[in-house]
Amino acid sequence: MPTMLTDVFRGHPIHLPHSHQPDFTSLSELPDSYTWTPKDDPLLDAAPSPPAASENIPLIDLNHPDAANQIGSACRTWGAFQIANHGVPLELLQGIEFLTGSLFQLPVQRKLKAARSETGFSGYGVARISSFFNKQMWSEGFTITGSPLNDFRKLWPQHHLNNYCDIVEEYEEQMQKLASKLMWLSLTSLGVSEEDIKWASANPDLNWAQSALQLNHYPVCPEPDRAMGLAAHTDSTLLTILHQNNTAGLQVFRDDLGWVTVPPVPDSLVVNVGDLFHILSNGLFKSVLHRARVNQTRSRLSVAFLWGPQSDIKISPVPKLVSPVGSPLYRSVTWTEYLRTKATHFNEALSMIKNDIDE
Ligand SMILES: C=C1C[C@]23C[C@@]1(O)CC[C@H]2[C@@]12CCC[C@@](C)(C(=O)O1)[C@H]2[C@@H]3C(=O)O
Ligand SMILES: O=C(O)CCC(=O)C(=O)O
Ligand SMILES: [Fe+2]
Repeated sequence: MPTMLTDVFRGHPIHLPHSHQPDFTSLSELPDSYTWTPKDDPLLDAAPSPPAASENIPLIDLNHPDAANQIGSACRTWGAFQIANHGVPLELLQGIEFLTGSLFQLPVQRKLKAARSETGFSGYGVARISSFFNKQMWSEGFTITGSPLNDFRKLWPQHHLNNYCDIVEEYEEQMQKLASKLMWLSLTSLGVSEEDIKWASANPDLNWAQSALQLNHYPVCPEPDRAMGLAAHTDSTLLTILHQNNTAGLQVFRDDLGWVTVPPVPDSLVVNVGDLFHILSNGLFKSVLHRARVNQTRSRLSVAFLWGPQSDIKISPVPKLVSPVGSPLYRSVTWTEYLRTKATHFNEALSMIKNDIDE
């Protein structure tokens, strides 16, 4: 029986030094514990010198005949892109955004009834990566995997539950289909076909995959330039599909450009390459370092669909992408093993499974 995402942190507790959610609305000044300096995050103000020309991640129309190559190119240069004409109904995007807004508007005491435990996977809490930083992040989150019914019962009265659970279920279904389509479009651009990765069949039931939804809220912040919404990280996934509301905040990092803001484009979705896709592509696709900044006048919501393989599946570089005389850049790893490595080594996790290769 493969480990489900719900079991990943069982026996691997994540101790969060500051797991008490503040009532953000009551703070008119940024407390010291929320004030970030380059000592707290060396990449905080990273900018190239001389300053780079302004560039942005590509916006790709999925109906474009050349979409596969455009996606492949974006995965190689940015590790991120936005998509239009993705086929996800607009009402569903509005529905999940409404649900997310309603959840975070609840009083703190109510949200804490559904708090994520140290060994748990789902529920309400501070960002999981908080334990790696001395300062607190200006955000709150809610993780969902499988049916959210048990957690939602702790938040809302019975009459909301069916509707909210239906939205989550429908959203996950649509995202799953879209993620598989995007993965195959990008792999096609590398000349990789279903013959090369037998476990990742594109058949509609996608029973080799699993996922989680991460709902994020970044409240209005009195001093946004000194605060951090979600610190720089890569996702451990194959792919992450992100819906953001109409407030900017997401930034992606490029060595030659520094931090680049991803502007919200109405009705489009952001796609990030995660660490497992980086491994599968033998490092050709870059898992993108990204973070979320906050805003002085507008609160921000985002919904991340984190997508990866079932836990009995070992991910390793596709042999076709390894040079005939070279060795794979990475050892094989399951998503569970990788999440646990990430939970202890954070942004070093990818380099920990790198093969020693004499160059
Ligand atoms: C499946 C997962 C990926 C994730 C950890 C999690 O168990 C659920 C939340 C995900 C998230 C979202 C915010 C950033 C991140 C690094 C984190 O701490 O929690 C990612 C994790 C990840 O991709 O490694
Ligand atoms: O809110 C955002 O834009 C980023 C969220 C994110 O990176 C995540 O949930 O993994
Ligand atoms: Fe992320």
